[in-house]
Amino acid sequence: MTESAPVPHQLPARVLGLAQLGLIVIDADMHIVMWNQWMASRSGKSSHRVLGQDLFDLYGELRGQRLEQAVLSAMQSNLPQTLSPALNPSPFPLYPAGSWGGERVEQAVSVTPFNEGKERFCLIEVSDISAIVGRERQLRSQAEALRAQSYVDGLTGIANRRHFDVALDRELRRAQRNDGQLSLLLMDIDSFKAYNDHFGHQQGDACLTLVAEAFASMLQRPADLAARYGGEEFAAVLPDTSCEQAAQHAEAIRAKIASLNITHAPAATRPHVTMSIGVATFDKDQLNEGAAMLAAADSCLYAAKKAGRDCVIVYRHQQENAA
Ligand SMILES: Nc1nc2c(ncn2[C@@H]2O[C@H](COP(=O)(O)OP(=O)(O)OP(=O)(O)O)[C@@H](O)[C@H]2O)c(=O)[nH]1
Repeated sequence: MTESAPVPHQLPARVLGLAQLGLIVIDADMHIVMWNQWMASRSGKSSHRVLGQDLFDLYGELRGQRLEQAVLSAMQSNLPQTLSPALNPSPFPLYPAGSWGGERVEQAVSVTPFNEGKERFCLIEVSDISAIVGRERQLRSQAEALRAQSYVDGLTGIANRRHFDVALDRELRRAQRNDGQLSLLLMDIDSFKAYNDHFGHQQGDACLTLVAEAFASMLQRPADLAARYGGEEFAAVLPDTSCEQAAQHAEAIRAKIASLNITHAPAATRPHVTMSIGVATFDKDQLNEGAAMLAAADSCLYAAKKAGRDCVIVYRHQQENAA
């Protein structure tokens, strides 16, 4: 075996000075016995100023906080502890080296108890995770921006409102050009507030997903579009579909949702989850714009709610209404 070269006695101190994380050692009385250069340059407190001081006198704001609890618990149990960066993002008032101000460094802190002879100590390691947290935030906001630009509803996986608006506009222009037929459905789950109140928001989301899947499965033609219009409202664009055909389709969708037999809240109007649906059809004289068609479908949806829910109401044009 080759003999290793002797380690210079100043090597540990040199390494502590170079370490790219904060290293604090406290004794069983919470007095600081080691404070490395990384801590000094980010706290503005040199080691000779802090050595011998009680850590929680030096930083009174840490008293009673998670860090003190972690130190006490590590000392008692002899087990290492880590602080959740999400709950304790910046426990120590540390700032980027040389800046003395601005935003606190975001920290990951771990606490490791150890014995040296008969003495109990605790090593506190502090890492600067500001760059990682910043990157995570940036990625999250980019993901949100992408979602906003996307055409898919994040919860249910069917088309979102944006996709619906584009499809309605495109199909309206096609219907105008070709003097074609176009219908739209606007639908709303009945008494959904009661569902959420009774079963909780998470189960409410699961219910929305089930309803969306069943609804989307009812639209078979490639040009049909099933969308989540918002909250607990859904919508469909049905090209080449007359008023009567759309009414039939809406009735089939209503029956399909009822047949899912999803238990509803006791306060709801039905024992199982149901939908009310409003139907409007393109008409080149009266309903020839998206906003007008949507308003017509919405007024029918409102009428369906007033009529007791779990039903379909079709928009009739003025001359028919007057008749
Ligand atoms: N779980 C869940 N609930 C939602 C979502 N979006 C909207 N809601 C809830 O849907 C409920 C809609 O309630 P209201 O507009 O009062 O209508 P309703 O209780 O369905 O009553 P009617 O429409 O008159 O039958 C509200 O409680 C919303 O919080 C969602 O994404 N998830």
